[in-house]
Amino acid sequence: MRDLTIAMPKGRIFEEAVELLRRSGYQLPPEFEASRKLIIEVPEENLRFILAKPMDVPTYVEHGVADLGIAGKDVMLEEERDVYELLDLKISACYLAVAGLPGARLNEVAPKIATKYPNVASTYFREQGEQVEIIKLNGSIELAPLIGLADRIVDIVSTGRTLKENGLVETERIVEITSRLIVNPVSYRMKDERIEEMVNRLTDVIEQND
Ligand SMILES: Nc1ncnc2c1ncn2[C@@H]1O[C@H](COP(=O)(O)OP(=O)(O)OP(=O)(O)O)[C@@H](O)[C@H]1O
Ligand SMILES: O=P(O)(O)OC[C@H]1O[C@H](OP(=O)(O)OP(=O)(O)O)[C@H](O)[C@@H]1O
Repeated sequence: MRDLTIAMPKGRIFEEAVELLRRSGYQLPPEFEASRKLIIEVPEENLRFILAKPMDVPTYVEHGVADLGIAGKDVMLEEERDVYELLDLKISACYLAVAGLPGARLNEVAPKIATKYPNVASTYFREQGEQVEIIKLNGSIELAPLIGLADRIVDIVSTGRTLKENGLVETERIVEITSRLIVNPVSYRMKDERIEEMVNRLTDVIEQND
């Protein structure tokens, strides 16, 4: 049986993704989560996992060094990589939203928008017919309006706690996010049977969850 290489996102999606794979019948060793290794071989399952930054997962899959990957829809929209989306895994749900300080003036000319998602934000405001200046940040996005770096932000909201505790309010909801199973187009052709099997097994578990 041919090996499959799967690019896994380190961080908050990881545990849910591992649980989903285990429930789909893949025997992943207990040390899987605890390890600091970036390549984990699971020969019993003919699987190899690489552990990447969430934003980089589609890059590994596009270049074919991973056959499959798990990536948030936010990452897919931002990165626009040449990969296929096979399945909505329905894990790590959150959404992208616009937020700002309450009562902030909305009629400013070219307001500044701080975000980790410059492509998603540019597309969104272009579609709204609004001219904005995008400021790319790598984290702590909610800080930007508080300190005067930006007028508004585009960021992930999950519980809403970060916005609330920083006195920010959501003004527009852009898109709902869940994690996706993605595939390299060549792998999809060459390893179709194994990939189809994984998709079927995952689909059964996802449907049970619904
Ligand atoms: N509350 C949340 N905040 C951010 N991302 C979330 C949240 N809930 C689910 N997600 C999903 O998790 C992914 C981000 O995971 P994580 O926060 O571990 O990575 P990261 O933001 O790249 O982390 P890092 O701080 O290491 O840069 C997102 O792409 C999104 O799909
Ligand atoms: O609605 P909530 O449940 O509060 O979650 C949303 C927050 O979580 C994420 O930040 P993260 O913890 O990844 O830190 P970061 O700012 O360093 O990206 C995201 O960027 C928001 O700030």
